[in-house]
Order: sequence, then structure tokens, then C-alpha cells
Amino acid sequence: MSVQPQVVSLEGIEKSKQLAAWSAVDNHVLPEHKIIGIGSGSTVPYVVERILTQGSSVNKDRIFIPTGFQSRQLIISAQLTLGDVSQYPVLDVTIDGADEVDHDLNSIKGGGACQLQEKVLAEAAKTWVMVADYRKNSEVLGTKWKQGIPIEVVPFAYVGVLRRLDSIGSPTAGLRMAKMKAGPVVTDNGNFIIDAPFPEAQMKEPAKLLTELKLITGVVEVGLFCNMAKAAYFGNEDGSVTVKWTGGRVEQISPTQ
Ligand SMILES: O=C[C@H](O)[C@H](O)[C@H](O)COP(=O)(O)O
Repeated sequence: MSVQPQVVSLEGIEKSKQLAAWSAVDNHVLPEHKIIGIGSGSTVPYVVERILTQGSSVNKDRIFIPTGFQSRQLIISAQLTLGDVSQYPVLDVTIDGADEVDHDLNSIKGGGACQLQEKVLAEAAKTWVMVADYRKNSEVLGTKWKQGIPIEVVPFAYVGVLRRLDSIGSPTAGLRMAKMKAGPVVTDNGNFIIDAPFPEAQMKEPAKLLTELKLITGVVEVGLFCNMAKAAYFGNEDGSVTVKWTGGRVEQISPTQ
């Protein structure tokens, strides 16, 4: 039995997320695509919603790979076939959310602490595409997403990582604390998250900063995604969608298209 898509009429930010997700699916999830990565966050359910509208005849031959607990549940509840990246190390396409995307398609990810598995699936995909609402569309990383770069760290090493971050430009970096549990956020991989804000000068060179951060002992993965995306889709308030393509081209999809 297949799940039938239940498409409801949305407004505001949710509508913008849905517009971005639907446009990205329409352009990048093609009938011949069989191994599909599903990212994390609040925009990605609209990706699955749109994929379901492609019908059970195409979806029954597909394997869907999640980026964490949330997207795993999303795939299961949509009654799509769940797979594992160790079993399917090459994906046709992965669609994921983003916390902020700059003019070069570099992004901050990990607002939901999922960046490790997300980056594995981004690297494994022949095509990696981001979807977000207009609030995430930026020129320089850190201008809209101000809480810092999410950094996944081994619990044992977190104090040393904080000290190192202080010395390389992030004195206010801090351990992300849980909301409904005493203590820190624990990732799907059993690690901690540090949120590390950096000055604009460093954020303007995200690939350089990424390299520097990854060299810190105890860091598992950094929520900076550089030179990975083919495109980023942003749903706008007026119902249009802005698409930033790798190479700098920007496309506007009008509400009526
Ligand atoms: O760890 C979480 C992920 O990187 C999300 O894709 C990111 O936080 C965007 O989430 P949302 O679509 O809820 O803004």
C-alpha cells in the first residue's frame, strides 16, 4: 500500500519552504533517479510530500537514504523504502535544508545538529541541492544565522575544542544545551555540538575556516558546506522561487510558472 500525499494550503514561512522544496524536487528528482538522499529539518517534509506526488509506480523502485533520526522517521511514515548509505554509497540526488547560504552556495548547516550525516550524504550524491525559505538567502555567512557555526565534537574533547576556538577567533563559542533535558544536546551519533560565531572577515572565507576547524582534535564535523551544491532554492513571500546555481547564475521562477 502506498501513502497518498495530503497537500494542504499553507501560508507565510511554511508556504515559502514548500515552494522551494517542490521546485527542487520538480527539477532534480527525475523518474530515472533510484537512490535518493533525504535531508533534515523543517523544510524537508515538503520534499517528501512532493516526491510522493510522483506516484507509487515510480517510488516503489526507489531507495531513500536518511541524514538522521528525523528523516528516517519521515521516510518510514511516508512508507517509502529505507536504505543505508553504507549499502548505497552513491546517491543520484540528495535534497537538504540549510540555515544560511551565501552567494557562492557555501552554507551553514547543523541548526538541528545533523551536519555529520548530512555531509556524508551530500558528498555521496551526484547532485546535492538545498531548499530553504527566503530568510536563509544571504551574501555572507553569519549575517543572518548569528548563533555560530555548528561543530560536532567528541564529548571527551569539548573543553579543549572550546579553548582552541577561542584562540582562533571565536571567544563566545559555547556548548549547545538541550531545551527539555538537563545538559547538552547529544547528536544522533552520540556527540556534542558547539556553536561558534566568527567575525565577518573569517566568514567571508568559509572554505579556509572549514579547513582550520577540521584540523582541531576532537572535531568530528563542521556545519560549513563549501563547494558542494549544484543549486539552492529559496521560496519567497510573493510566491516566487529564487534559484542560485553553482557558478553564480541566479534564476527567478515566477509564482505562475
Ligand atoms: O541540522 C539540521 C540541518 O542542517 C537542517 O537542514 C537545517 O538546520 C535547516 O533546517 P530548516 O529547514 O528547519 O530551516
